[in-house]
Amino acid sequence: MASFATLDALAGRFSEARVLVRLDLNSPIEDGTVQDNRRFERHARTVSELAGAGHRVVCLAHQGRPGRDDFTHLDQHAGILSDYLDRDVQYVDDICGATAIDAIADAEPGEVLLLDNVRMHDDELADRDPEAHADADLVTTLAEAADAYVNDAYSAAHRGHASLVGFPHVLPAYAGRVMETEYEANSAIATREFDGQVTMVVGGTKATDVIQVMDAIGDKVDAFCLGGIAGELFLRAAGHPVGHDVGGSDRFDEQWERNEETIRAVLDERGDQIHLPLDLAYADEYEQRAEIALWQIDEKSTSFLDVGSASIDSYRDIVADSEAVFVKGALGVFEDERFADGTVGVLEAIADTDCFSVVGGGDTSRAIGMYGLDEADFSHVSIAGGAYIRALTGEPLVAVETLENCRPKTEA
Ligand SMILES: Nc1ncnc2c1ncn2[C@@H]1O[C@H](COP(=O)(O)OP(=O)(O)O)[C@@H](O)[C@H]1O
Ligand SMILES: O=C(OP(=O)(O)O)[C@H](O)COP(=O)(O)O
Repeated sequence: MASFATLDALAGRFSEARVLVRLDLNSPIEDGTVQDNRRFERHARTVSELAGAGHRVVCLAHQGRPGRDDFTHLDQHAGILSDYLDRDVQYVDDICGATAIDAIADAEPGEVLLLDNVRMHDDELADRDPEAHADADLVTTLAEAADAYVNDAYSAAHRGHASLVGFPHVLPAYAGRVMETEYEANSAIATREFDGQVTMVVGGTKATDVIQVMDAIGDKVDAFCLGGIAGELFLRAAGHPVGHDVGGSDRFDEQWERNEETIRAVLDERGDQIHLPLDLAYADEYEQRAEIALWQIDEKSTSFLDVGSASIDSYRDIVADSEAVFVKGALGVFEDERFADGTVGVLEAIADTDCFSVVGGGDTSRAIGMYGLDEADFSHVSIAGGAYIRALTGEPLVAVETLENCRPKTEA
């Protein structure tokens, strides 16, 4: 259990307050258009609860990083957020200047404002510790204009940026509903004791990340079911002629070089816990899905894009016997229907059981909506990437620690 104060405590202390709420609306941008995603819908619940209670809600968020194409203003974000609320979101083209401060002062009960991309202010990304961030202009100016601070940005909580760690030192600070639920579910592998089998489904393209997780939490997990790039790299370590770059791909060799030692050590130490694909799928000469058993592969000349049917059956059985399942990364290129069987098959198996389940990773969790699965059949579908990985390994998140350390005195 986290020891931060939540919106329940805020509700008992404030009415019609000016509440600064840090959201994580960081989203993919395609051709200049912000793509709607789970983050808007989830954060809308926190905003709606606060606005519905009559507070004046001032949202702070970031988009992209300076110097990158996705570093933009938040006017489109305000539009998408208001689609999920039963009220307008007023976009304020300022962060903590006179325009922002006046808008905050003028806000009526129940009104929702979204300030501009907080990373456009130099204080946000300055390399300072939380106490020094609390003294910076960005934080002191906005804190002066507000009564309370809510951090709902769990998916950015591994960042020690001003808007994430400065305010709890100068305002009564609370965790929003997204922060609360993400923290609870994603930390479960590190904090909960499960009676039965704990399984982790590992795949995707970011093999380096997931291999580090496997190395760190091997003691807590009974079975790892592998697919995606990590699956092939483990097969390569086990002596199979897969997991090499072919036909212009650049996903394997570099990650192999970086992780070979860890992969071999994990296989050596935890071979019994690790389930590798028994077969793999690829596009044949007619562009149809075809499968090949591992023992039939004698050279790597094909790009494999999914695990095969025998692997899926075996992973489904493992999931069915599990008390808890954590998913990080897709087992195949599920965006292409021909290669969705592995990812969808395992997700269906999880949905069919009543095990505790967490599905993480922005890309992987998209498969749930794409293939008509019901989010309600999973204990939690995370909207976090980097923060989810850190939570799985039990690594602290600096913004969560700050909320816990700065718990408002009256709620201590
Ligand atoms: N064999 C594979 N070859 C190429 N891409 C793969 C393969 N298996 C899975 N993927 C890709 O992995 C992506 C999801 O993994 P990743 O980006 O690491 O995770 P996250 O869900 O954390 O964003 C999917 O978009 C899927 O297409
Ligand atoms: O989208 C985010 O993280 P994620 O890509 O790990 O899910 C957060 O908004 C953090 O963004 P950052 O990685 O630019 O600090």
